[in-house]
Amino acid sequence: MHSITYAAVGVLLVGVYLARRRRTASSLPLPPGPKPLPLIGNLHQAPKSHAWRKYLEWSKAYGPIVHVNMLGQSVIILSSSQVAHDLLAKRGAIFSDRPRLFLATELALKGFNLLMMNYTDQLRRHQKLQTSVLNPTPVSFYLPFQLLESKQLLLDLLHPGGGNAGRDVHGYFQRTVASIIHTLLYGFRIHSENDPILRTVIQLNDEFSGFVQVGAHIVDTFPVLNNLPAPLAPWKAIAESHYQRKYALRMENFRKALASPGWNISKHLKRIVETEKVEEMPTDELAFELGTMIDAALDGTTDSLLWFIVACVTQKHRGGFIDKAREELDAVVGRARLPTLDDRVNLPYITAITEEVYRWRPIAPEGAPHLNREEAEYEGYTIPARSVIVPNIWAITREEAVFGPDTDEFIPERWLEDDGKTVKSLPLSGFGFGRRICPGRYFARNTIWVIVAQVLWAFEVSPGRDEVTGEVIPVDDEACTYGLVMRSLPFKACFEARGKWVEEVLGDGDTYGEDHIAMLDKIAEGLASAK
Ligand code: HEM
Repeated sequence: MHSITYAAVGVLLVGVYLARRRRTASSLPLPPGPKPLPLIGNLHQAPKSHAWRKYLEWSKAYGPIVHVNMLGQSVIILSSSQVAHDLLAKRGAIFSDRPRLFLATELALKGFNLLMMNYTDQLRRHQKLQTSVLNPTPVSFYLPFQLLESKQLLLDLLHPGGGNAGRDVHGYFQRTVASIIHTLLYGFRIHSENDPILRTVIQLNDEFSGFVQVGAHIVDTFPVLNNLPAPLAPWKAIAESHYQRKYALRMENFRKALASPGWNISKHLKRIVETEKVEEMPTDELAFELGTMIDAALDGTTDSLLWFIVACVTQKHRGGFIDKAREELDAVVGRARLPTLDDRVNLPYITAITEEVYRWRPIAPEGAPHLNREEAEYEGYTIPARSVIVPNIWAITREEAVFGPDTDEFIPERWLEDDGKTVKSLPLSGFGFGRRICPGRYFARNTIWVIVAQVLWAFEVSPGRDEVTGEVIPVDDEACTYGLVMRSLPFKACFEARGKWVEEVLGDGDTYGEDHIAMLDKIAEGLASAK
């Protein structure tokens, strides 16, 4: 590099450092952490990928609250449920903003920054809309769609195309979840895993998941770079293209939903905005509200289900959890009908399996970052104002003091009391914390419970086989993507009906002849009667 360039970089580093350097009123020390270097702090130690693994190491070395300095920017990593609860929930008034991640916040979401928005009146308006359709009562009316699409999933798995060596499983589960949410939110079902709307959502989600990574993008570290002209700032074009495609998809789906016959969540929320006059909400902002729900619901729910299948094909020899689940299902449900949500109280082992999925493979292992708007003191340490707060869910779900030994193993029993019937109320973290806790958690839990129970009721699940040699293709239970969301890498699995009764109960054909519009109108009736 030319000496002038070195000098320019040096000046830039000093400038950024001075602008961000810690200014606290407190005389208390910062939380412990790896030793920083002058100016750059811990930048050189920032993990490039799968950061949650490094954060777990740091928590073992320095404790449940770790401070790292990224060029003067404080990052606080929380690695126990107690600490996360104390700060993010109990002190939610201070700890509920989001950091300004340029690529995601400023460029890819522009004014419609719902997931990454600070905790403002505008966000509270959106939360009000979300809870009006995602709280336990409205969610209880959505069950017919979870059952319908779960049945379609079982039919698809029963008659897979392309022989019996197994197929990549991602598409089956993506279609299922996508169809549930697109029907409820927009009034149309998704018939195929190759549906162009579904493929676009998945592509946009994958891009966005990569944008929301603390420390991964140079423009987040040096926001000043955003002033560079477009050819020198390639992320601008990437984010602009992301935004344009997202905008077009969301507006088109919203338009379709309003034009579609029957009730749907788009119409429901539009009516609330118009009649309750909470405050003006432009149409595109409302369309982005619906799109945010679609994105969050698709990734979180599908990826949890995929990890459940990974557990089925990799862990069953260790804990024998599938056999135990079957015993419970056969005793309570029998073989003449599918399990449904009404069976939940009598099927604690199935609930323990779903809890263990959220713990074993939390789909957002680094959580979604929070930010504290004011300086705070905690356990003898100071947390500087505007620190980036990373809830290290990966470490939190591995706390042996809370979950018992062998936390890397899939052991549903850890969720049951000694009587084997009562589900323990252990601290939950997979859905986030405090005022930013996932508003879709009741809906997601119902969807996942129904599908897990029905898949276990219907199938022997085993790893896929090589089509030529017939040899089993082992599945790596740690192979995953890196981003906001941790998704299993593609893998093959075989689903064989457990017996003749499965086909008898499921019947022939498919479910696409069902009158889903009449079913949606029933939801409207249910909601009206629940008022
Ligand atoms: C198993 C499935 C799911 C998991 C594990 C999950 C997890 C999460 C997590 C960890 C957060 C961040 C919380 C925080 O900042 O502390 C979040 C936020 C969010 N989730 Fe979920 N989620 C799931 C399903 C859903 C569903 C089904 C919906 C909607 C229908 C949804 C809508 C949202 C929204 C809108 C936010 C943003 C909340 C905010 O920033 O204030 N999620 N979710």
